[in-house]
Amino acid sequence: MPPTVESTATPGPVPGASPADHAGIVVRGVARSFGAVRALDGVDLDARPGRVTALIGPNGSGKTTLLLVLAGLLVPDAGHVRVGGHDPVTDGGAARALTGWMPDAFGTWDSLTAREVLTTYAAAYRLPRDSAQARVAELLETVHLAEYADRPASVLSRGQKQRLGLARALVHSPKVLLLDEPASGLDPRSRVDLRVLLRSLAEQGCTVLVSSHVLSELDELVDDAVFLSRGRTVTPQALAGRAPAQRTWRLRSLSYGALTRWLASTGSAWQPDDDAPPPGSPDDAPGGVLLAVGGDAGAAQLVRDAVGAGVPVTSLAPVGGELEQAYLTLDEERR
Ligand SMILES: Nc1ncnc2c1ncn2[C@@H]1O[C@H](COP(=O)(O)OP(=O)(O)OP(=O)(O)O)[C@@H](O)[C@H]1O
Repeated sequence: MPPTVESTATPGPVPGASPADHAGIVVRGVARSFGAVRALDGVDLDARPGRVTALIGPNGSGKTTLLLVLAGLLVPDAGHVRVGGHDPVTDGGAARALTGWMPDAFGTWDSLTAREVLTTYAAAYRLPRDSAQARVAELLETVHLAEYADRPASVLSRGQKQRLGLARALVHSPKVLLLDEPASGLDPRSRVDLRVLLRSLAEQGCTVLVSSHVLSELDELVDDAVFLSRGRTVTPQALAGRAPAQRTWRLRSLSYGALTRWLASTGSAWQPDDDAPPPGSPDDAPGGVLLAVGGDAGAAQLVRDAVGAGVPVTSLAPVGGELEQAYLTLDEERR
């Protein structure tokens, strides 16, 4: 099912609303500046228990700043924040006790083993010693680091350190999970494992908020998506019910030669697809092109015209998933 989008048109309770709105994450009108830079400039967000919510935005749009505020590591200048019903500023201990936080880069103590790193965090969360050992062993299995349990963290690769960071965030079985670029550095199998794990945590009632630039993967994982642009929550055109004027589609044909000759005759702008046949290939070699099409009606017309002109069309599909297309319609650029 495609993710749904937090719309600024339905911001929910106003700032100052009851902290008991719901047991997930509630953010209303949050602002935070660093000197003259307004990193957060009025963010509204709901991430609900049992759902995986994506936090998406260009570089510098405020994702990490918002996650730091939610983790209780940064005090907002203004706004209303609740994590599991607690204010991370005034009720930080209670909020942190139920929050798991995975930063984008997880620093470890290199002289400790992976098991010792997790045991240290378990002690910090006051897990009883016996259950802590069992929990740590379980998590090392979950993130496929059992083999490295008793080796110093310094030997772990970047992806393995990421997985240790994930285990660290889960050590106290948090009800709310904040993950900043968790897939960064992970190999494809670990990314699949991560997706399965996050989905299963959500099914157990956890609130999962995850920031990532890997939109193709988020498409398959998330239930809801919140877009940030220049520190503000925005609703991208493509997901707000207003079709973007143009989006990129991939048109494939049994004969790349016939396809490109026909496009040239219509004066259309296009570019070769990744696996278009190299120059000098036989005329009937299959291949595809990328081109901008105005909405579904434009796509239907394109297929009619191409087939009518005798082009052996095999497929026409939008490029990228729904989140990627939505992201590309964001007005503001990265900063
Ligand atoms: N400690 C800081 N001091 C000064 N400016 C900061 C600080 N932290 C963040 N900023 C600025 O705030 C803005 C938002 O940064 P933030 O790291 O939250 O963005 P982001 O969306 O996480 O970006 P990226 O996708 O690159 O990780 C940026 O313009 C950044 O330069």
